[in-house]
Order: sequence, then C-alpha cells, then structure tokens
Amino acid sequence: MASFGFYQRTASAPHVEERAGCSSRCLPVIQAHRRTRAHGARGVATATERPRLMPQRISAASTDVVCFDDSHDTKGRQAAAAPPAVDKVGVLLLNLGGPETLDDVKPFLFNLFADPEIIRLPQAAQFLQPFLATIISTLRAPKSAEGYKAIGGGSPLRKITDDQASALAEALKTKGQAANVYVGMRYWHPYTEEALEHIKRDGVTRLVILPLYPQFSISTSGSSLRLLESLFKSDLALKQLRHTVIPSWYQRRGYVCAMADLIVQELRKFNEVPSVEVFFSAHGVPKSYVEEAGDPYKEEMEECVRLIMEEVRARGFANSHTLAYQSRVGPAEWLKPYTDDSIRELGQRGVKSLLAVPISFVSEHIETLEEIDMEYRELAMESGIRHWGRVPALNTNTAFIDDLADAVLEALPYVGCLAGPTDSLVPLGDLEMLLQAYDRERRALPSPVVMWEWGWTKSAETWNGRIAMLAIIIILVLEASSGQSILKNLIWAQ
Ligand SMILES: C=CC1=C(C)c2cc3[nH]c(cc4nc(cc5[nH]c(cc1n2)c(C)c5CCC(=O)O)C(CCC(=O)O)=C4C)c(C)c3C=C
Ligand SMILES: [Fe+2]
Repeated sequence: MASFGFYQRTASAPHVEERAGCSSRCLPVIQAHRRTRAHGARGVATATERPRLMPQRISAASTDVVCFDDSHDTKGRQAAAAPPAVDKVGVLLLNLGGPETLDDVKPFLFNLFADPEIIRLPQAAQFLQPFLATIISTLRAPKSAEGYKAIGGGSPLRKITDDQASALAEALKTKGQAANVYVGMRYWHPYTEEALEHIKRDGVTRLVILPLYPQFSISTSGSSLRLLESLFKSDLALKQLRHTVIPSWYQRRGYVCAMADLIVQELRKFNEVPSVEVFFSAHGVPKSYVEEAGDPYKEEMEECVRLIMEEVRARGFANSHTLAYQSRVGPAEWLKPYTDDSIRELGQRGVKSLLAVPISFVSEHIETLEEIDMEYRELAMESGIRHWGRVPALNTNTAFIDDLADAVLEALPYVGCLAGPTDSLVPLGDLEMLLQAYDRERRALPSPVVMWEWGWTKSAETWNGRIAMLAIIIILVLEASSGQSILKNLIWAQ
C-alpha cells in the first residue's frame, strides 16, 4: 500500500466543493514537484538518498501527489493507515506571534533573531547566534516599539489567530468533523512548545499541521516546521503522533476567491474603478534565500498573484497590477521591487489611484496597520497618488475559514500513513521530507541583519554594522586571551 508523506490538494480529493461566484480554476500545484524541476538536486527526488522513505509520484486526476512507498521501510513494517481505536483529531495552526505589550518587543525580537532560519550563520559561528540576537534586538527594539506604539501598544496577532482557531473549529464541526484547534507561535506566546503540550495532554491521535502563511518561505513556515521537527525528534509521545503538513495553500480556490472578493469589494469604492492600480505588497525576504537556498517563496508569491488577478479579471475588472516587496530589514539585498520604490515609480507614471493588497499574511499586523496604512499611504500621497485604498486582511473571513476547514478535511485521510508505534518515521518522515524538498542543504546565507540600521542613512547602517562586527571580534579576542566566557556572562546577565 502506498502511503502519503505530505498532502497537497488534488482535483480528486474528498470534500472539494465548487463555490458559486468563483470562476477561477485553482491550480492543483504540487510544490515539491516544481521544486525538483526548479532546483535540481534540491528537489524531492533527492530524498531517495535517505534510507527509509522513498517518494514516488503517482498521478491523481490532473495532478501529482508525492507519496512514500512503505515497502522501503528497511525494518519491513507496514504502514498504519487505519485510524486508531480512539480517534482524536487536532489541527495545529502555526504562526509567527507578536509582542503583546511594548515590554515584550525586545524579547520578541531576541527570539526572532535567535532563529537560525532568520539569521543563518556558518556552522563554526553558530555559537554567536544568541549574542548577535542580543545586539540586534537591542538595536532594533526602539524602532520596532515605535511601530507597535502607533498601532495601540502591541501586536493584534494573538487575538486574531485565536479567533481564527475558534472559527476553524466551528467550521469543521459544521462539516461533521470534531477537532481541537491549537495555536503554536514561533516567537511569542503561545509558543509552539506550549501547543504541543496541550496536544499531548488532550490525547490527540491525528494531527494536521497548518502554517498560517499562504506561501511557503524558509523564514516562516520553514522555521516553524524545523522547530517541530526537532521537538518531535526529542519526545517519544510526539514521535508516535501521526500527522501531516499542509505546506502552503495559496493556490486553493477558496483562498483565491476570498482574496478576489475583498479586492473587488474595495475596488468598487473608487470613483474611477478602471484606472485603479491593484498593488500587491508582500513581505520581503533576502534575495539570497531564493537564489542560494532555493526558497520557493517568490515563485509561489508570483503564482498566487497571478491566480488572484485571473479571478478578479474573470469578474469583469481589467485593472493593471503590481507586485512589490515590503519590510526589508538591514542593508542586504531583498526581493525586488521594493514597495517604496514601486509606489514612487507609479506616482511618476501618473497613477492617481492605488489599492494596496497585503498578500503574504492572513491577519492584520504591524506591517499592514503601520507600514502600509501609515508609511506607504503617506509616501503614495507624496508621490502624487490621490486616491488610496487598502484591502483588509482575511482574519476570520467566512469563505476563507471555510476553505481552511476544507483543506484540513482533505488532508485528514493522509495523516500518518507511515506511523508505527515505535517508529520515529511518522513525524520525522513528513516534516523532514518536506523540509528536504525546500531547503535541503541549509547552507549558510549572508545575514540580512548583521549590518544594522542604527541611524538614518545607508552609511550609518554600514558603520553600525562595522561597529557591531568589531565588538564581536574584540569579545572573541578577550575570551581567547582571558579564558573566560564573556559572551555567556553577557547573555545570561540579561
Ligand atoms: C510571510 C511573511 C513573513 C516573512 C517572509 C518574514 C520574513 C522575515 N522577517 C524578518 C524580520 C522581522 N519580521 C517582523 C515582524 C513580522 N514579520 C512577519 C511576517 C514575515 N516575516 C509578520 C506578520 C510580522 C509582524 C508580527 C506582529 O507583531 O504583528 C519583525 C518585527 C517588527 C519589526 O521590527 O519590523 C522583524 C524584525 C526577517 C529578517 C525575515 C526574513 C529573513
Ligand atoms: Fe518578518
């Protein structure tokens, strides 16, 4: 029997519903397949090097599904596909987390910059990560805190994600599937570790892991999945927990239609609808993530925008559109075009009406409420744009939550097919397989943030970076000469 590693929607999957008013055909895309084409040796096929999981491609209706053939289990164990006697379904929503008060900003930033998926140092320098995270979070905190202050003193992310979890549980119940929905944040409360404790305590037997990022990036979903991978590895109860991961879902019909609904709704508010530029602003990532580590984020983002615009056009709106990337941190090159440059350029080209569409995240957060609504709006006005609109984040949008519930239902049949009570393959198999497909080599990348913005100009940034590097070298020299761990003392004295 073939068993499924990680799940993607297929045209023939159960619970696929046609929704009235949505005319796009969602592409049943299997990212891993595309990764193999796009990144050669980094693709799924390379997982054949691993001893026990052998992926196969089978054709399911109009798409491909990546599967594992259990005949390659070297111990000859059979896949456990049937649900256990006591079946308790759980859904784990993964998200970034955000500081709830201004006092939380610095420790939140520390957690973020201590993440090796955000600052990826070479192996030999990894011991410096907590130290660097301390420096960077300390330098960044005042600027970040200003942003959080402007939106009411903290991130709304926890509340919105909790609301999404409740709405999803309710939607699943309406569809006949009882499930506990848990929230696991990467950098703030409730941490992923806490969510896993609840999952264990509640006796969940089948778990669907759903990152709340429509598009996959090494720095977001990838980071959360890496964390889960290591937590699963070190905990026997979790090793036995059967799970599946929905790695990205930007191509789902329900999501695409929900986004198109919101865009059309906001477009209609303009006087001169046909002349409005639909301006997609995605959170950026450093260019090296895409070009050197094979992050599929850019490709998925472009395809996502194409699908949404196809749907908007199918509804009779022939507006032109732009995709740009915002929220660059530090002076390294990030994905281009940058949102601020694009807004200026559109102004120069004589665009007078602009509708901003946040696209990489499904909740309101600091970068929609402060960066887009305040900074970019002001920039647009300075650039000659006269009419401004912004599409709200999906939050608990009914069509969106309904589609997430469908995604969970479609994924459930594929949960834990490789499970075995004493076998570590199930959690590791799914997560590991997925992570190998996306970021197999985990090569060191130029840090996006070491050279820091400590002033207002590019040269100030450069000098700040140099000062930070010099400080590190001095500390290393002092450590080497004194034989004492100055770094350790500094970090634990926090
Ligand atoms: C898909 C979305 C996101 C990607 C990709 C991403 C990459 C990424 N982010 C940073 C640095 C920071 N991110 C911060 C906040 C933040 N980031 C995202 C999403 C993505 N990040 C969200 C939703 C939020 C806001 C959370 C909230 O509180 O509401 C911050 C802190 C805020 C600030 O100071 O700007 C930093 C710093 C890097 C370096 C990176 C890729 C390497
Ligand atoms: Fe970010």
